[in-house]
Amino acid sequence: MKLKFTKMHGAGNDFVVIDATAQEIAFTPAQWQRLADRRFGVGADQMLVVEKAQTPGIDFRYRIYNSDGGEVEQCGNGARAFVRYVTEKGLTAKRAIRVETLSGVIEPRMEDDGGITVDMGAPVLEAARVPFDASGLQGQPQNDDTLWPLDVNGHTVLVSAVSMGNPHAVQLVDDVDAAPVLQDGPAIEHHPRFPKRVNAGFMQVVDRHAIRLRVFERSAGETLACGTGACAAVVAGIRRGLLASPVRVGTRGGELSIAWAGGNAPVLLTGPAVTVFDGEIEL
Ligand SMILES: N[C@@H](CCC[C@H](N)C(=O)O)C(=O)O
Repeated sequence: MKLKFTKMHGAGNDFVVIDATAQEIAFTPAQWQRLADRRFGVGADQMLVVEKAQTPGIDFRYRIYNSDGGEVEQCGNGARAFVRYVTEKGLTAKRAIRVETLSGVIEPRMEDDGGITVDMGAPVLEAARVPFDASGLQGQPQNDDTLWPLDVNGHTVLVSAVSMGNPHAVQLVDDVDAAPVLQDGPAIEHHPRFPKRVNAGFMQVVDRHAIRLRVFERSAGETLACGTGACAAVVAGIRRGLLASPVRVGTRGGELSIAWAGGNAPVLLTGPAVTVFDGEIEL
């Protein structure tokens, strides 16, 4: 079959976006992998599928596939690309839409200045089940019961376990450029502590309103930016008393902005969403 698609990105986290509002899309993992392949396909970190909503009061359903072909719960940068897509393709005239995802409803809106903000819902912080002694871990604040010690490649790292619908393990580093993202990222992703695997975030605090972040994404490897990873990192930093909302998040692909009032307040993610080209591929 010939498949029409749109290539998009949000701060360099790139997507193949497909309109399934008028046709059913049911690809095998191998077909998703082919689409995502940067040599034999279009190339993408994630594939995003726009579907009609299943629930009254909701505008669309949004499905997300990682580059390995597995469906996942949430994607923050993808949510902004989603809004730009449905707006540019004339699928809605609304500026604020309600979108159902595998992990619940999110509410993205197009701002007057062309930026897109997504209400990602409240974070879920997972408390460590086993008390631990962090006294040997220099410079690590201990006022957060969501910190987990993990043995990774022969050393211990402390991660905050934060769900933004999808799972994240965020650690503090002194310098993101020197952080062992490619060495420790896969080991954290597959750590037995996380049965559904996890996105591994490496956060450098610049000041109370700015961080630098790299994320080794579950099933996609290191991406140039991760929207839910940015939300999780800022939530973890605020919880640990290191950050105050709003926070600018510098990634290798661009800048995101995160606001969170704490507790059960929703996390607001703002950033760019860019259409690169429209295309067609034989699958
Ligand atoms: N890039 C995304 C997250 C995509 C899903 C993630 N790899 C997972 O498996 O949970 C974002 O911008 O949030």
